[in-house]
Amino acid sequence: MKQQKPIVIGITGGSASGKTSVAHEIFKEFSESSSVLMLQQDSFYKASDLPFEQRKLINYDHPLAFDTPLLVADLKHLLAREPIDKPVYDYKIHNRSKETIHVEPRDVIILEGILILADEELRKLMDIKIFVDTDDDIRLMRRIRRDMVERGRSLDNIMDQYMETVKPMYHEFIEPTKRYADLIIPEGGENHVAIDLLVTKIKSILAERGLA
Ligand SMILES: Nc1ncnc2c1ncn2[C@@H]1O[C@H](COP(=O)(O)OP(=O)(O)O)[C@@H](O)[C@H]1O
Ligand SMILES: Nc1ccn([C@@H]2O[C@H](COP(=O)(O)O)[C@@H](O)[C@H]2O)c(=O)n1
Repeated sequence: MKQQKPIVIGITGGSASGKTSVAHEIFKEFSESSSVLMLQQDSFYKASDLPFEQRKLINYDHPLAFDTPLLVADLKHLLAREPIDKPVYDYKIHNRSKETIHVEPRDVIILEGILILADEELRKLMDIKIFVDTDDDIRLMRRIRRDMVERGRSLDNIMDQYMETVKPMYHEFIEPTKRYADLIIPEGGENHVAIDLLVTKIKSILAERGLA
């Protein structure tokens, strides 16, 4: 018997808005059935041959920084119930690492990233589109803490990058995609009402498709 199409949930929002936290909260609800997989747009940053000092200067908040055709192709494989070898991105070296991760298809695919709603082909593959809406100042504070601890950045570097690319690109490319969202979640992972509503909706789609 032909298997039903998996459900794709797209979660976007500015950097450090809480996209990953929302994705994890949803994931936790389905952890026992192992029917959910998470895919990060960041895994699909383009690989680069430039030296490190030049890679540091790339605008990572522009749509062209991503290998979107590869992301679309991989998502289509997962929707066709075929496995993929997902690229791995290393923020510390500003490049793709040599490893890949083998990912088996699942019933629910949570795709999260800053620019996933900026691409029409990607949008068309999504069943539910979410925008996590968190104020710029809160996102900047979260990003400073996270990038210093987890991504090997200095305070000066984080602030320069924020003013030069992160903030202007957010307003030019990311914030305008809010209009494509089915649901706007203020503040992200702590919004338990929104997470509960989403989990209920995902379960009802799974039941409709005979995947529950
Ligand atoms: N509600 C919150 N309160 C405090 N810190 C948070 C909250 N949500 C996320 N964070 C922290 O902010 C950083 C970015 O969160 P994350 O969910 O990874 O955002 P994104 O995926 O949008 O970049 C992480 O270090 C996370 O622990
Ligand atoms: N080499 C890189 C690649 C990306 N970034 C930043 O990551 C942000 C997206 O990830 P979030 O988890 O914050 O959504 C994006 O704003 C890029 O600026 C980077 O700093 N270096």
